[in-house]
Amino acid sequence: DEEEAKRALLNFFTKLSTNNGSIDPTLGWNSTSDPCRDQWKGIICDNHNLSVKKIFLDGFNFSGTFDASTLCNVQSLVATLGVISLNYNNLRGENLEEIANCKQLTRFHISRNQFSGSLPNSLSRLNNLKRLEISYNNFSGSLPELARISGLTVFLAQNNDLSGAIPNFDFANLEEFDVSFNNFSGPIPLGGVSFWVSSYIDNPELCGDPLPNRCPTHKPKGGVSKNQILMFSGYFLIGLALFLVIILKLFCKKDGTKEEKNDAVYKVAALDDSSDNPSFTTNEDKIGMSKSEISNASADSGLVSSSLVVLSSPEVNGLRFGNLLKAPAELIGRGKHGSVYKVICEDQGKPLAVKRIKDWTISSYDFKQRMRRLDQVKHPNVLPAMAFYSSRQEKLLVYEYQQNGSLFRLLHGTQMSKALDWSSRLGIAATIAEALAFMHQELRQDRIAHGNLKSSNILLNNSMEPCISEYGLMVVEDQDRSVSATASVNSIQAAEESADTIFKSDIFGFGVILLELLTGKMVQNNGVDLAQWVVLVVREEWTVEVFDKTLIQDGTSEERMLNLLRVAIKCVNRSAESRPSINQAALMLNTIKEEDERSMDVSEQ
Ligand SMILES: Nc1ncnc2c1ncn2[C@@H]1O[C@H](COP(=O)(O)OP(=O)(O)OP(=O)(O)O)[C@@H](O)[C@H]1O
Repeated sequence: DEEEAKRALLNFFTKLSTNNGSIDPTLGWNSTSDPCRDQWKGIICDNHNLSVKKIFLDGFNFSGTFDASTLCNVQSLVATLGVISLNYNNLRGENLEEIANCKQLTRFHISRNQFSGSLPNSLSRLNNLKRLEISYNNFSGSLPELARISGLTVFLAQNNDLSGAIPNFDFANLEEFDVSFNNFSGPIPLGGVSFWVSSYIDNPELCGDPLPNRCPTHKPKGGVSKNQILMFSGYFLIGLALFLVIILKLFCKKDGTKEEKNDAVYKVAALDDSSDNPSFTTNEDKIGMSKSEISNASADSGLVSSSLVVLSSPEVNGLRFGNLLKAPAELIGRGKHGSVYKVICEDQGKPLAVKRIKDWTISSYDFKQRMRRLDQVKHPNVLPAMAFYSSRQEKLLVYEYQQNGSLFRLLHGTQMSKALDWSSRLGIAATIAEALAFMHQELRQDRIAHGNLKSSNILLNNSMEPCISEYGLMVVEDQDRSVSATASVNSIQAAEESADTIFKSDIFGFGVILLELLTGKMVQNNGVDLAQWVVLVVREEWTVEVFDKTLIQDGTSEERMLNLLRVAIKCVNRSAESRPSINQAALMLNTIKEEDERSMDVSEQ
C-alpha cells in the first residue's frame, strides 16, 4: 500500500510541474524516500507516519495540471486523504470528476489557478466536505448540486464565470460564502440574505436582498385584457398625479428652509453610486422630514434605494454606500447578532470596521432616532459610530477600525495575556466603569443601555486605552416594566425603577468582564457559566483558585484581588435589583485603585 501511495503521489506531482517531469530536489519528493517518514514538503501524515492525511501545496507556482485521478483513484490514499490544498498556483484541471472518489475530503482548495470549464456534478457527492474554495479561476456553467453537502461551512467561488441560479444552500450552516464577480442570475435564495452584499456583487442579473436591485415580479400568463389595460392606465394616471403633488410640496418646503441649511448636522450620500449628485446637508431638527429622511423612509417601503447616513464625523466626509460595497472587505469576526468586516475605502484615509446586524426587529425610524441620539453623547472611551445604513433587512454601522483588537483578544489571545499585569487590568476596569457611568447618566432618560457589554466589545485604541464599542446596538428588553409599574405608587417612581432594570443588564456584563480580568478565563453562555463557577468556588472558600495564575506568579496582592472579586460578584448577582449601579461600581473600583497606587508609593520609598 505504501508503495502504491508513493507511486501515486509521484505521478500526481509530476503532472503538477511542467519541468519535463523532473521534480525540484529540494522538495524531497523522490522514489528512494518515504512521503511520511522523510517528510516530503507539503505532505502531512497521521501520528504514526503511516498514511497521508493532507496535501498542502499552496503558492508553489506549479503550472502543470491537477489530475484528480492520480490521487482519487488510488485506494490507499483515498481512505485517509482529508485535505487537498493547491491555492495560488497556475494549474489547469484534468479528470476533475474523479474528485468524487476522494470521499474523505473535508477541504478542497484550488483558488487562484487556471481551471476552466464546468464544475463536475460529482463534486456534490463529497459528503464530508466542509470547505470548498474555487475562487479566481475561469470556471463557467452552473453550479452542481452543492446544496446536498449538508456540512459545508465555507464556499468561496468569487471571480469566475459561473452562471445560472444560486442553489438553495444550507445557509444557516455556512460561515463564509462568496459568489461575487460571476454571471449568476435570478433571485438570491431566502437564506442567502444573511450574507453581506459583497458576497453577491457584480453578478449583473442577480437580484433581491441583500442587493439593492429588486427582482422583477412575474407577469401573469396569457395576454392582457382590455379591462386590465384600462385599469393599469388609471393607476398610472393616479400615480403621476401623486408624484406631481409630492414634487410640488418638496419644492415649497425647500424654499421655506433655505436659511436653515447652514446648521448642517447630517450628511447623506445616495446609494446609487453612478449618480454624481454631491452629498447635501440638512438640519433634521428644524425642517423635520427632510429629503434625507424621505430617501431613508422610502427604503423601508421599498420605493427608493436606501441611503448611508454619515454622522457628524469629519473623518468619513464624502463616504458613499457604493464605495463601501466596492471596497475590499475582510471578515474580522461573526458574533451572535451579526458580523464585522474590515473595509478599506480608497477615498478614506483609515480602514473602517463595518458591523452588519441582521434580523434586528427595530423599525428604521427608531433605529435612526437612536443613532442620532447616540451621536450626541460623546466620551473619549466610547467608540462612536461614524455612519449607518438602515434597510428593512439589515442595519450597517461604520466605525473606525481599531488595529489593537479587543480586550477579549488581549486576555485570551495566544501571546499577549502575559503582558497584562495587575495594574493594567485594574486601570482597564476603572476606565470602562467611568465611561459606562457617563453613558448611563446621559442616556438614562432615553433608556438606551449598551445592551451587549462584553470583552469583545471593549476595543483598544492607538494608545492602548480601552474603548467601549457598539454602545446601544442591542435593545434591552424591559421585562420587569409592568411588574414595577403596578407595584409602585406613583408613575415617576415606576419609570425610574424600570429604567434601572434596563441598565442593570450592563452591570452584569461589566461584572463578567471583571471576572475575566481576574480569572483570565474565557466566558461561555454570556458569562453566566463563569459567574456561577466563581460564586461556587468562593462559597467553598477556595477563593485563590479563581485567580489568573499569571497574577499570582507576579505577586499581586491577594487582598486587592479579593476586593475586586467582591465588586465583580456583586455585579453578577442573579437578581438585577441587587446589583450596584455603575456609579457605585466605579466608586468601589476607584477606591481599590487608590489603595493600589498608595501601596505602590510606599513600597517604592
Ligand atoms: N471597530 C473595530 N475595530 C476592530 N475590531 C473590531 C471592531 N469592532 C468589532 N471588532 C471585532 O470584530 C469581531 C466581531 O465582532 P462582533 O461584534 O460581530 O462579535 P461579538 O462581539 O463577538 O458578538 P456580538 O454579535 O454579540 O456583538 C470581534 O472580535 C470584535 O472585537
